[in-house]
Amino acid sequence: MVEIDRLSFLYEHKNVIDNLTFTVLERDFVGLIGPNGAGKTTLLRLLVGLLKPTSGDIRLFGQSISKFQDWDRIGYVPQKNAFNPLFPATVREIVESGLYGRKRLYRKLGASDRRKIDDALDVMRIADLAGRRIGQLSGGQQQRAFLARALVNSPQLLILDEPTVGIDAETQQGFFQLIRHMHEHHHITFLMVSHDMEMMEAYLGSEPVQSAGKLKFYVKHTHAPEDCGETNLSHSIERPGGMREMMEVT
Ligand SMILES: Nc1ncnc2c1ncn2[C@@H]1O[C@H](COP(=O)(O)OP(=O)(O)OP(=O)(O)O)[C@@H](O)[C@H]1O
Repeated sequence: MVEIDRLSFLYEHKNVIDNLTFTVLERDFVGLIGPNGAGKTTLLRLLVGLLKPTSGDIRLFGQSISKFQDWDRIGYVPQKNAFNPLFPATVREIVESGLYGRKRLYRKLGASDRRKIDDALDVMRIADLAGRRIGQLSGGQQQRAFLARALVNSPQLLILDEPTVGIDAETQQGFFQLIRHMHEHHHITFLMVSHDMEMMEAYLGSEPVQSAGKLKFYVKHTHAPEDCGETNLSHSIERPGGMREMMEVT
């Protein structure tokens, strides 16, 4: 799903990513850990095309990132401090903006688009907050809104940058349960940066599968059952009971 091949990245003259090779398989859960300044956010920004490699290549779904267009297959939730809480958008508008894609700034929404937005709001249990300004919500509610935005296109790969920073322990636990459920039952592939070693170890084991500089990669591989035809969230949502199943864990 993601092949990182001898990737290097320099900010001005500072080498942040140095000759990194790493592969994410379909339905893996990859946890990325490292101290402040290790290059975690930089790596995620390279993977979603917001930064360009200095050298090396990234292949997404088998295609070089320089040609890759199919961004709907990837959901990205940036770090919380990447967002200005004074931005005057409602939760619904935030989720809706996930549908626009990279080229079209605005397009008229059809009934199926509205349904996708409603589904994503329901799955994250924030339908009642749809009309509220994002800046007026708690940290946990804001995270749910941004996760709903990332889910609105039923991505196959979710990339999350420290999704639980600033959230209380109980909400954090609920959030992990939810993404774990999405990984195990809805077959979404995850790449997540976190400082929460406890959660990482509980789900991904105590040994990193790879270290690169100060970055450590923890991985849980999942093997699809042979009869498994579903690979994304929309299939699960459309299936009767799928939504309820999703909500039971929140
Ligand atoms: N826009 C930028 N211009 C120059 N240097 C930058 C820029 N953004 C980040 N850096 C530097 O690149 C290095 C890696 O930063 P990055 O944000 O990727 O680290 P991180 O591992 O995500 O850290 P944290 O855990 O604090 O979020 C740091 O030394 C940082 O100062």
